[in-house]
Amino acid sequence: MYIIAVAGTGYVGLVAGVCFAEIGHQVTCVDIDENKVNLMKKGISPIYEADLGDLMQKNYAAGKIDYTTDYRSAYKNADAIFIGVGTPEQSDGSADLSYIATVARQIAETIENDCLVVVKSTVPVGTNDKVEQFIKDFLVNDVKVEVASNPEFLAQGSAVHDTLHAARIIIGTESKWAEEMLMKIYQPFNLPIVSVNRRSAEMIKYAANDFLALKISYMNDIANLCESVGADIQDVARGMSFDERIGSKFLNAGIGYGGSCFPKDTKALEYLARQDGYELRTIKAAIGVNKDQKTMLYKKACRRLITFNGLKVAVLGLTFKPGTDDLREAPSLENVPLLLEQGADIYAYDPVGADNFKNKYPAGKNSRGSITYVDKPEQALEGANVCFIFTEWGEIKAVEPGTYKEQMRTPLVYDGRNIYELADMNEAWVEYYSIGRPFIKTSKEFSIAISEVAAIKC
Ligand SMILES: NC(=O)c1ccc[n+]([C@@H]2O[C@H](COP(=O)([O-])OP(=O)(O)OC[C@H]3O[C@@H](n4cnc5c(N)ncnc54)[C@H](O)[C@@H]3O)[C@@H](O)[C@H]2O)c1
Ligand SMILES: O=c1ccn([C@@H]2O[C@H](COP(=O)(O)OP(=O)(O)O[C@H]3O[C@H](CO)[C@@H](O)[C@H](O)[C@H]3O)[C@@H](O)[C@H]2O)c(=O)[nH]1
Repeated sequence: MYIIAVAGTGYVGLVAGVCFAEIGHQVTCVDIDENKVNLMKKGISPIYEADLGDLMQKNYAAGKIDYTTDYRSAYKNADAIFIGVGTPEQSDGSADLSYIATVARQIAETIENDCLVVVKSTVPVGTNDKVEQFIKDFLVNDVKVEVASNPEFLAQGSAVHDTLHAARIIIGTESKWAEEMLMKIYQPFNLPIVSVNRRSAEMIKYAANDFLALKISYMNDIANLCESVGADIQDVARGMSFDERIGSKFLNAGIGYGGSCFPKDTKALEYLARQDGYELRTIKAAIGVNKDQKTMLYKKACRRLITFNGLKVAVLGLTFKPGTDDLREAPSLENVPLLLEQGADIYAYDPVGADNFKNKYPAGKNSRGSITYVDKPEQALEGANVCFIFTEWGEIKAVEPGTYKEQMRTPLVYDGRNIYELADMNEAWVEYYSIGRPFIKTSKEFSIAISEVAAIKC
């Protein structure tokens, strides 16, 4: 059992802290946000993550985890301090390392024992060399301190499961002491451990994330070509997936990748390469494709409708993916303002993300349009002229094709997640546009009727 402190209780820090407690370590989680700390002490998770609340309550009741804003008490006698604070994107694409630097300084000024500092946050290659030097420069007491890299690979929505059943744990160290200690900390997880040097560990994180982002952008690129040549990306992806060298995961074409990681980590690696005089052409291409993909459906709808002014627009799904209330880089954030500027009256549904969205776009009049939040997809669809699907929540996938025809005034559906079979929507008399699939025209008379209603509303 080790005494562990964790700096930052976001998706990475809190989940790591709780899982360390669960496998037997003594953990104190530190955050600067007092509201968060008060919530956590009551056993309430400040983030929406499956299973997290239960594990927090269980381990807090057992005295294996505590939460505090007082970093001094948490750091001074810790065997290891894990850093999980944010490294957000700056306007030039580089990673903002100021949160890491603050924690490093706090550690240097408080530790009273030998201590291993472990950086879980995603940081540019070479950062941890500087973090170690920085801590040593500011060290107050005569203790041994070393920095290790231990990048995190959990995905939001399945963070606890991904931590307890990780495909691998990457540890990047520069000494036997650090390597052995991290091995012992992780031993109870009983998971494969890949031990490399510090810079390689930092690079593994970016290379893995950017590879996945590249895979998605590649599929989106092919999807767009499929549309113009009359192929179906769903069938193409299925055909590709049988090849074990390609695999079946992350082949879903859609409205572009979002979230707190892929967009920022692609830009950060591209920036890092540029600083070094190297042009990372593959990642640049992935970033470019993703940028265009986010508004692809909106542009398609603009060509069909001319304007959204005065139209009732149903928006199904606001978060960047299902299973989370996180809106960071969500396609909804790109498209909703465009619709509002055009004067659309939006009726938005999301099972968990609506409250966060309301903070950015309060209900009521907004720009030239308006936004209303509803509790059920059917309420958003009632009397709507157009529907956009941005997130593939189970509750949205459960809407039957026939419901669009029944509820909407003009059943025009733009699906950014390809959740329906073309034939089912066609049979239900829905004019259905998706990503990378041929558009099946419903009967001519029906199509004209929709144009007329849309034209009248415009
Ligand atoms: N979110 C993910 O799914 C994920 C997965 C893998 C890696 N990462 C990486 O992990 C890092 C953290 O991401 P996140 O999404 O968990 O961040 P987050 O923004 O959700 O949480 C960061 C937390 O750190 C706290 N904090 C800031 N300064 C602090 C300080 N001095 N002391 C203590 N706490 C402080 C903030 O109040 C906040 O609660 C980033 O580098 C990210 O790229 C994220
Ligand atoms: O086939 C796919 C798979 C995903 N996505 C999109 O890609 C984004 C990211 O999805 P996902 O990877 O499931 O979520 P994250 O929580 O952002 O997790 C990623 O980013 C984390 C932060 O670095 C890493 O730890 C994880 O391993 C990595 O999967 C989302 O917008 C998805 O809609 C697609 O468009 N098509």
